Amino acid sequence: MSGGVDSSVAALVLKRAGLDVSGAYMKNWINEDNVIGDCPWQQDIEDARAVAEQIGIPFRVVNLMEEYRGRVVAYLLDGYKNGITPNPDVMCNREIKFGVFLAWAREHGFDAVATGHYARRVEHADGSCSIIEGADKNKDQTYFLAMLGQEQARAARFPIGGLPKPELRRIAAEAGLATAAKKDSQGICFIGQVRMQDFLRQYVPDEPGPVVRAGDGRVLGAHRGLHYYTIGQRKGIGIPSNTDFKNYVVVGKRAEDRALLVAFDGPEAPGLFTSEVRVHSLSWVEKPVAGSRWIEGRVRYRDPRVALEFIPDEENGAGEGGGGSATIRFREPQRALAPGQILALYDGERLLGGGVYV
Ligand SMILES: Nc1ncnc2c1ncn2[C@@H]1O[C@H](COP(=O)(O)OP(=O)(O)OP(=O)(O)O)[C@@H](O)[C@H]1O
Repeated sequence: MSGGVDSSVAALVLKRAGLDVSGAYMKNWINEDNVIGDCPWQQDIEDARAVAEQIGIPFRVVNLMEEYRGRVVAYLLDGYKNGITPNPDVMCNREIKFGVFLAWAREHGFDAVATGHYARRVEHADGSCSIIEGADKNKDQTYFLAMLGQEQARAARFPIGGLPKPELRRIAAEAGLATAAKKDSQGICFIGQVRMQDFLRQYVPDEPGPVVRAGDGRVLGAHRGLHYYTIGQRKGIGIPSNTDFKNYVVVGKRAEDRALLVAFDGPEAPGLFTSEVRVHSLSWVEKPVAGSRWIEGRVRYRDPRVALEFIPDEENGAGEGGGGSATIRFREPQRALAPGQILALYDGERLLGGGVYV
């Protein structure tokens, strides 16, 4: 229970189904380093506790700060230091919620871990499980579950995945839950409302370099560090456009001279659109896709699924245990695929797994 309305209703649904359920808040991060911004974790704990009391279930706070720092924050900072764009939300689900927290839950006698994710889980006759998109297409969060394995899917429960959000709010209000009218959370789970740039400033030293126009190599200005930028970004480049209706967009990073490559935004911008991309660290909820096949993918959270040809590498295949790599060919070119971000793979509504852009 995060102290939000989704996990509040998730707990309520389970309780009403007659299950033996306990609420837990994972303390992953407190604003201990005085990063600018407000991290309302104390309020969240109070809200989660209040809801647990209303529903009539035990509640506890589980301290996972050390594990979170080691598995998510370190991954995040290393990624940015190495010029890629990590995805801490995806990693938090794999490493923390359905990783160390699931292990903790099992040690304490629990069979499963339920969250307020908008996703559905289907159990097959052979005991295997599929993760299906949430019924509310506007809220679907399966993208963030793309790096879970089959074992994790088996242990997961998503009690609200079949509910449209307005219906969920109505249930919360009718039950008089303390979180019924609480705003939906935004941004990285642990940083709360803090802007990523402010966070990075505290931990990654500035490393200035030139801003270079990709087409003709002209130096347009300077930047404070490549880690503040991601391909596709338009805000914060700091180079005014001298041409009406055209804006600069980041199209790449050049490690040798720490150049930030920019171009006018549009289909012709060099490097902005790609028809083919490589992915590594493949991970499978379902049986790995063996051999080339047309499937679908979601290239980023909230994008629609798109058709793609999945071509696993011969030498390490798509890997039963995960970790393989593949070439992806899109039917239509895709905009701004940032190294380090996640490609979620689907067969229709069914989440197959995911990989990391090279
Ligand atoms: N600190 C936490 N402690 C316990 N569970 C958490 C915590 N943060 C997130 N979760 C779980 O993961 C789910 C998805 O997290 P996310 O941060 O996306 O929240 P959300 O979709 O806004 O849901 P909510 O309304 O419950 O906050 C939550 O519904 C909750 O079950």
